[in-house]
Amino acid sequence: MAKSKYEYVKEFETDDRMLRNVYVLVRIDGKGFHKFSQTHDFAKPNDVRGINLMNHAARCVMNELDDILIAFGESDEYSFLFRKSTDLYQRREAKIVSTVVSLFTSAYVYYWNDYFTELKRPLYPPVFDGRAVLYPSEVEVKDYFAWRQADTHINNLFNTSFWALVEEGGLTPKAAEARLCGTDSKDKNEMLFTEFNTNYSKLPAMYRKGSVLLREQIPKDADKDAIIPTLPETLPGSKSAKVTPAPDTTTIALQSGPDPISEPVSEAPSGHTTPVAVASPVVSQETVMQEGIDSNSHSESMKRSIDASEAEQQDAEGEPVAGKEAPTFKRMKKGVVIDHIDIIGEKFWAGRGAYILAPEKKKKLRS
Ligand SMILES: Nc1nc2c(ncn2[C@@H]2O[C@H](COP(=O)(O)OP(=O)(O)OP(=O)(O)O)[C@@H](O)[C@H]2O)c(=O)[nH]1
Ligand SMILES: [Mg+2]
Repeated sequence: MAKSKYEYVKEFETDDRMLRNVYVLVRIDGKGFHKFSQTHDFAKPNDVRGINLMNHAARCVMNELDDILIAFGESDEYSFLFRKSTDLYQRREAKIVSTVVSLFTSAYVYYWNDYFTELKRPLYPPVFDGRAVLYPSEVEVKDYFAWRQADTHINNLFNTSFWALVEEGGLTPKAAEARLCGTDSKDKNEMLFTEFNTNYSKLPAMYRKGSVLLREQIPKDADKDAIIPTLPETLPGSKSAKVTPAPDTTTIALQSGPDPISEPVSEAPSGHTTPVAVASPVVSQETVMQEGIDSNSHSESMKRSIDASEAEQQDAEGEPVAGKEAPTFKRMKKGVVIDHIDIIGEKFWAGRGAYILAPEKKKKLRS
């Protein structure tokens, strides 16, 4: 067929196919969410509705794009890691990034009212930007996710302390900022404990650790797009972190624990607040203290998917479960689960995250 005389304009398009055989990381971030969260009266420092909505939108992206191995979300951002051999859109950067951003944003608006039930739709259209970064090896991938989770920890501890000083302590925002200036994480933990009777390490993991989306087994009858249930400990007014009676200093030291994340002595907020949540019928449970930002949690679907021999020995919290009905894979399917666990350190990458960095089968690449 003869080409039209206009067709030459196509030659102006650039080839933006990304390097092969490296990890592709796409990060999206809300534009002006400082204002967006204020306009929509988000709870401070964490709004569970906003976090669940972010998680729902991210799960839509993972359900649509099979090559995403893991996603991590905090505040108004989400990171998606594509497998090294992905051939999605022939690895064209603009196509991949714009698809992720577009799907995430439309899902955010589409599911808005399921979380912000009193408001039919957002008061104005939210905007997210996106970028792709290439990482050559497992080392950078692990460090990338460690970086984002460390950021979650630092920002959430700062924001929790800041809003405690303002809302419970009656300080002006300026005075609260001055009070926190030059403090490290131990100082903030101690201040929350002694002045506000709050044990930071007992605050919902969803706020402290961000949200991790993994590909795991979920019950066969689970709706992969189900509305994410609100974790009881995240309900407004939940007193899960409040401590009674007032502790002595030895207890504080023990409960605050060493901070695994190396932070600057004087922390400055980078402007972020936080997020986290669940896949279909997933319930997070805190368990082992690990690596400073502490515990590990397991989803319900994860617990159901451990094989029978493992299940006989221990359940997700390390308790013997002899006598419990052994789960079968017949009733399970591959799905996306949302959890709030430590992804800093080898424990995650050698355990639930092992599939992410496992060597891929050689696949013929398109020429
Ligand atoms: N109150 C509240 N605010 C939130 C929550 N999640 C995110 N935010 C707000 O969103 C901001 C996200 O940080 P940034 O991405 O650095 O700020 P931004 O205004 O989006 O700026 P740009 O990304 O540069 O456009 C935080 O600083 C908070 O103000 C939440 O759960 N509650
Ligand atoms: Mg932003």
